[in-house]
Amino acid sequence: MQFAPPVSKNRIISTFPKCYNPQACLQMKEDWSAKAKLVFKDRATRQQGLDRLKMSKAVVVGDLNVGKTCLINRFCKDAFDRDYKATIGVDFEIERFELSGLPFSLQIWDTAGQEKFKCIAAAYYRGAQVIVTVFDMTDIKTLENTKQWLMEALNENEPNSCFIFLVGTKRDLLSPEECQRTERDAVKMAAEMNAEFWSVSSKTGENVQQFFFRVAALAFEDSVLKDMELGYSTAQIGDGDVLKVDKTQAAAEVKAVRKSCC
Ligand SMILES: Nc1nc2c(ncn2[C@@H]2O[C@H](COP(=O)(O)OP(=O)(O)OP(=O)(O)O)[C@@H](O)[C@H]2O)c(=O)[nH]1
Repeated sequence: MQFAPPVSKNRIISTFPKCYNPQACLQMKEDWSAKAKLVFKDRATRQQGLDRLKMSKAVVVGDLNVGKTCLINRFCKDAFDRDYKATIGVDFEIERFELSGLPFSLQIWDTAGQEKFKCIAAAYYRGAQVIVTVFDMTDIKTLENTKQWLMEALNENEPNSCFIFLVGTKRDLLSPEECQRTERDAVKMAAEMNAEFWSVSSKTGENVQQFFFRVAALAFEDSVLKDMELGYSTAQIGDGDVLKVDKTQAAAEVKAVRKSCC
């Protein structure tokens, strides 16, 4: 029998993570829902398999050069690269969490912002439980383009099935006044997109972990509640297929789609 390695200490989430800005927040509550807490407490249901690995899929979209890869790398590898290397098609990371004592994995899909790679990236939007639309806080055009990115990602998913986030990167490059102004614009955009807004810096790491914890908590709670309604438990990606947590298999699929698209 194979046992999963223990979740690293800095991926343990015991209290419900707060939003960044209450004016652009998906859920204002400060704790897990009462229903979800019931599941966490119910050891009997755990033994019946409700604590089997749950997995959600998050896709990260946005213009080229806005900082999607850096955002993911800061969280997953605690690294930052000053040099720009375009993402070719897609890439992904799997992060394992422990939330209120239960295991949870988040697949984070990094997609290319360059037009020529769009056909590859779009093939991976399906089955997302979370859509993260990213813009560069130093380039307001990229904020306007997030709507288009969101529409394309939503087109591949069931209506109302995704949590939507709007993330402004590179806040380290702005003065406090510029940051405030851009955040005001972003909050308006977030309202139009039904999104939760976050302002981060992958260079300094500011707000990056808090953002991904929030994503993980909302996605996890949503899966638990859906499972409860359906009365079963599986390792599932969004509303999509039942999947094995197999990085090699997923990597092979990425290769195959790249090949067929190119
Ligand atoms: N100062 C600063 N620079 C950043 C930050 N995030 C990203 N960058 C820089 O912005 C450039 C683009 O970052 P990437 O993460 O590669 O951009 P991307 O959105 O993944 O680009 P594509 O793969 O083409 O879609 C790189 O030179 C990064 O070093 C940040 O928070 N602060």
